[in-house]
Amino acid sequence: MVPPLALDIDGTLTTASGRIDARAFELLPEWDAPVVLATGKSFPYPVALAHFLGRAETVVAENGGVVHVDGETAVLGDPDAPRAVVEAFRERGGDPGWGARDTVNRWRETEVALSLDADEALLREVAAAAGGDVEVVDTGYAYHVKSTGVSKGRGLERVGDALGIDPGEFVAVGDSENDVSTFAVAGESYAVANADAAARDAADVVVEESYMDGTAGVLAELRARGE
Ligand SMILES: O=C(O)COP(=O)(O)O
Ligand SMILES: [Mg+2]
Repeated sequence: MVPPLALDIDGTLTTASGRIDARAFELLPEWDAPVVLATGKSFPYPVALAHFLGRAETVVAENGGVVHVDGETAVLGDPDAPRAVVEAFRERGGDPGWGARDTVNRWRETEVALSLDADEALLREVAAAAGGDVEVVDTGYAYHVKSTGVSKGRGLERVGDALGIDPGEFVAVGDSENDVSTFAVAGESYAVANADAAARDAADVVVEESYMDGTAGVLAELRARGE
């Protein structure tokens, strides 16, 4: 028996250069328990990854703003305040940093992501002025302006409810501050070696290897334990 998994994507299933590591396509299709892809990416990305892994589309997208499980989609985040923050950021001269053809946000339903090249200080100032309903999360891949009320961890609880799995049965692997809430909800949590300080502090274990090397090591250990 292997445990159900809650897996971050960027920094966790990827290589250092941001590609999905080929081992994801070896290890995850055969994983004999639910696998939740819990990501800051917009909704279509984890759906597509689950699809091409041949797995059920069980995803927590947009940092918990959208949850899809058992064929049902729940849109939990409210995009209005994040969009207003980014509008105000633009009015103050800020540039989200993706250029004219922004596919990062094109299908994003509940939040707005900005490039790490964007002016972080200005973004945080504008977001703080908008009040407590909006927060800025730095995943190491983008700044996300999101509703404070949603998180990957709350999304995982919702998935657990739908699948009849106690969230404490999940094993989580991640690399950044947007995984802290997942780590709090999962029964066991691992940060890969490239993880940021928030994820390292929140994880039960910080593994020695980075990116998918670290994740593959965790999965091998879980499989060996289950045999
Ligand atoms: O989209 C991002 O900024 C990060 O995505 P992740 O949560 O899968 O690491
Ligand atoms: Mg990540």
